[in-house]
Amino acid sequence: MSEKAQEKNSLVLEIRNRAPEGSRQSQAQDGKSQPRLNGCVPLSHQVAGHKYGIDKMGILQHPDGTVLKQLQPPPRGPREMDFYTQVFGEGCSDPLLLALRPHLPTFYGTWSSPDTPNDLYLKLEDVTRRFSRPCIMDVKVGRRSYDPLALLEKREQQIAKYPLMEEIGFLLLGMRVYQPSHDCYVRHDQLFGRSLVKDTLTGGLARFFHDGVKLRKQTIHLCIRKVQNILRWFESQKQFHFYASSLLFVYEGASGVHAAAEPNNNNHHHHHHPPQDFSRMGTPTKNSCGRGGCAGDLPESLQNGAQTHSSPLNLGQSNGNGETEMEEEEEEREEDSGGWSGDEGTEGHVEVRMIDFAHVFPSQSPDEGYTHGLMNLLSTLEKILQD
Ligand SMILES: Nc1ncnc2c1ncn2[C@@H]1O[C@H](COP(=O)(O)OP(=O)(O)OP(=O)(O)O)[C@@H](O)[C@H]1O
Ligand SMILES: O=P(O)(O)O[C@@H]1[C@H](O)[C@H](O)[C@@H](OP(=O)(O)O)[C@H](OP(=O)(O)O)[C@H]1O
Repeated sequence: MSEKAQEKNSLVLEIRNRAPEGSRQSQAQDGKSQPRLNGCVPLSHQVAGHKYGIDKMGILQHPDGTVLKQLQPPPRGPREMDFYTQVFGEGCSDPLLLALRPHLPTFYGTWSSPDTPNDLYLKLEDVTRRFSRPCIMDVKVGRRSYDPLALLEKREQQIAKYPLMEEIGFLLLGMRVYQPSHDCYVRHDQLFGRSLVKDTLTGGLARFFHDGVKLRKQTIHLCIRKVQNILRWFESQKQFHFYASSLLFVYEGASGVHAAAEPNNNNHHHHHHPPQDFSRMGTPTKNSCGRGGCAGDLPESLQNGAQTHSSPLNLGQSNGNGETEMEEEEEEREEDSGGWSGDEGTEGHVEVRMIDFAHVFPSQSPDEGYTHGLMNLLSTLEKILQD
């Protein structure tokens, strides 16, 4: 593995508690970045993609609860911005684009820090924001993860990363899954996704829906429904081709009361301890979870594709906030719950949104590559339910 890839996969990004709007937490989180980035901090719950502080660019979270995606160098950044602008432009009346809106994070225009006005960011809805313990998965969709203008070297680089992409039509880039029984997150990174072959794909994807004790079947049903809606949009259009674009899956990992009482909180101090966030690389021990046994709990059926690549991460150490402050935040969150019940059976339990539009191209034919990926993703989800 290259040094760059190793660095990306080592999860050195410090995970922090998320900041409710206007809270003191956001200011306390990152004293260094605050003057330059106006209180914005690296996105704590990012599961894939360029990461702030590791790559040259990355994604931030704004204290107002939106996420800021740094504009990539041309042509990617401007292409992504143009696409969001087309879809969310005030004057947009194209029924196809209007029908696409619900499947994307809402776009709020561009943002820049007063200190560096030329560094542009896309200001986007944080799809995970309303969840208390968001389980998040990024899946790259399409048979090709390079666009028609890509040079040979780029094509070869992308194909080499996952030669099965052409056949499977999707690639799991990363996930984090909350396990209530241990109050911890399990993470898998892109090397886990790349290790999945046809026989292990279903088991690999199933990990996203496993709570440590059982499979969250209702959540899978809801995800299937949302992916079907996106597929319907693709079947209705010939205007665009999407390359290297992703679906972001999010569902509530907490159950009942906790989900309702603690929205917008990734690393919340449940009983004054944040959920532990660790992953399955190496030999996770009881200590890595803090409550014992989290790592070894998966049933054998989900040990498929068990060549895992992740690293332990202890949220408790990275937080640095005092207990009193946490209690205050807890109250703020309770006020902010908006009545969301967190019931696994309800529609609002799940989000599936399209993200990453750096390689969207105009076209005059159906997007066969993306559609193939969606259909295979749907059959893999169905298969999880059957197995
Ligand atoms: N609107 C959003 N809400 C919540 N999280 C998001 C949002 N957009 C992106 N993310 C997080 O950031 C990650 C990377 O996003 P994205 O794919 O847009 O970045 P990228 O740097 O272009 O990725 P790549 O390196 O694959 O091109 C996602 O996996 C997700 O965890
Ligand atoms: O997952 P990895 O190993 O980090 O690889 C990156 C990933 O495939 C990105 O999707 C890609 O950006 P695009 O989707 O925009 O092509 C990036 O290309 P880059 O190296 O040219 O930035 C790759 O490095």
